[in-house]
Amino acid sequence: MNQLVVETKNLNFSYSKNKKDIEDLELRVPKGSIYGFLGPNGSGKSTTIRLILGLLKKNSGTVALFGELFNGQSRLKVLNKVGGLIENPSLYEHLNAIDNLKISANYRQKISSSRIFEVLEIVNLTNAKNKRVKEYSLGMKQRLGLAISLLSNPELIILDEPTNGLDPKGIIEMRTLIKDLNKKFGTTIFISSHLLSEIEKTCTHVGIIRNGKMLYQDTVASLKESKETNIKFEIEVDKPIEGMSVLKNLKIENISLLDGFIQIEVKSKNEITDVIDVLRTDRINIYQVSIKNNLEELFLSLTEN
Ligand SMILES: Nc1ncnc2c1ncn2[C@@H]1O[C@H](COP(=O)(O)OP(=O)(O)OP(=O)(O)O)[C@@H](O)[C@H]1O
Repeated sequence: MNQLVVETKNLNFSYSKNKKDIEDLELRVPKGSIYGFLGPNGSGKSTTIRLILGLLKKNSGTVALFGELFNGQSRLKVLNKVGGLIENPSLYEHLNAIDNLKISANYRQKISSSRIFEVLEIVNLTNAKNKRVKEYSLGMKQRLGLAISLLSNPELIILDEPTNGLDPKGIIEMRTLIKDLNKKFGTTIFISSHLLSEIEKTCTHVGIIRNGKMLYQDTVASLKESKETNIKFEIEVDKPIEGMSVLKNLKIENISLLDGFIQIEVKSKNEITDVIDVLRTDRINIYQVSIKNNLEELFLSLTEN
């Protein structure tokens, strides 16, 4: 999984002069992954997707798709390998699924009529293929939108909040479909979402964005591990060596000195107070305490409630 299907470097973008909407974004989507792009509302997910697809012009930085820098020359070639569902699909409501697919197939090159029936099967709409789209549920419309983007057999599919507005049954169907596409056809899938639980259930990789900046990027397995591990923090004091020997009494397992800063790992936030109390009792001055890996607050902003 070392090949990157999407890679951005130092990507910057602003809608207006006085605010950076995307800042130095380094996105890395491995081939064959289901990559969850997670962030609260307004964090910059849709903007990033538009930048990746060349629908917005970046201020600086690079975007590479399938290892090729995305520019005027490579744009069409590269976009042929990408399918997307980035807004509610525009469908002809008075027509059935087959006719909607035929119209979309006509806009593209070399799509066989058998492919229309294949994609209907993939998204589980074969039984509803003759029904008019206006009789479809939102979930069925989303799946038809996905079927349209599958017509050209894309290697990468980009889905912007694909489960938004769906009922629980629709959410499960979309989740299953995404996993199947990835497993059966090896399609790399990039999904944006504001829900951590959704990403944890569906994705192999995750990137967390807030205020246009990437805060965390790794596998979902590592993310789960990070959530459970201890809190790492560092303290700046006036007398670090004395500080270290005083703290030995607290029997903290992970403690070290780095560049004059005391590095500590504890199991709960309360232990930070204990550390401060012990140092102050011994008249050691504390200049700053900074938490290094606390994802807790970040996760809270990404949960349903
Ligand atoms: N067309 C626009 N003009 C000006 N500012 C915009 C525009 N679209 C988005 N923004 C701003 O850019 C920032 C990122 O928005 P964006 O829509 O990319 O976030 P998002 O993570 O996709 O959120 P949501 O899930 O709510 O769509 C926000 O501050 C938003 O207000």
